[in-house]
Amino acid sequence: MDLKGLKFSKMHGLGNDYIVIDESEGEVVAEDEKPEFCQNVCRSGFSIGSDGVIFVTPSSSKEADIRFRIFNDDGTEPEMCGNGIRCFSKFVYDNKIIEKEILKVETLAGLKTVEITSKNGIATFFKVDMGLSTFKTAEIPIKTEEKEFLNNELFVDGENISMTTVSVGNPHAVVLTDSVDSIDLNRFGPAIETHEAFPEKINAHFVEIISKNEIIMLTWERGVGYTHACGTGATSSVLAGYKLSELDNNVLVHLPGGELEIEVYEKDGELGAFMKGDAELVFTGEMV
Ligand SMILES: N[C@H](CCC[C@H](N)C(=O)O)C(=O)O
Repeated sequence: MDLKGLKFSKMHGLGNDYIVIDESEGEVVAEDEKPEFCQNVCRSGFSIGSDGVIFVTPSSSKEADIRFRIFNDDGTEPEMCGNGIRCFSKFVYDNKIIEKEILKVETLAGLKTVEITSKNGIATFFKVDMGLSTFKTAEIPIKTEEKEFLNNELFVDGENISMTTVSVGNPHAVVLTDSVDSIDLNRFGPAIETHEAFPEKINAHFVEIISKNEIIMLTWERGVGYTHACGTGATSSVLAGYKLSELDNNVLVHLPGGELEIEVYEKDGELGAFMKGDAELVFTGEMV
């Protein structure tokens, strides 16, 4: 795979970083080479280094302005990424690919609406409608007789762990804890991520409730491992807490890389959420 001359932008949302490739005017990386390409360029020490890769591509949907694709650093393509869609939206706005303050984005998790706040033509803050979630176990998916998995126990690496599973397009397991400092993330993160109960694996989050409007959380991401932040994970953790009546609908989420604000809403008997936060451009580059 000849990468010479390939242009990219390196961006992050709360330290959850992505390499952004502009394919809005045509394919840059061949479809069948994308997984291996992503594994290669995400390798820190040997290449650019990143949690994943984002591709900006045209949308065939009449409802959408543009299409968002994301790959984890293991080369898998998940349905959605909260920090990533903020980076993506900033890239699309700042580079005048779509000059709109309200962006309609096609994703594998459906159409997402992004409200962009800008200053002097540069996007600085984003309010993303993450859409409706589901707690139905068949839709997570998780192998269980339960219809929903709400603070139910799963036997994980020799211990019974209570967790709540929810999908916001991608799957999440939320474990409430008295103290995130007590969590052995490197043990229970991968043990939950790859547990046989989750046929598509799962993102794992450990959440300490400070108040009904504030939490601290740690994340172990499906297909990546530890990240400084997870936008869909923060959204899922608040939705799980709200579902369990442990949280109100407006919650400040403290992640190792920074803060996100999550606002839960109810629609058609389901729970949805807005995610609010920033995104940064660190550098642009070209492969040699
Ligand atoms: N690793 C996740 C995708 C990235 C999610 C995360 N970076 C975010 O900000 O939502 C998965 O396989 O579902």
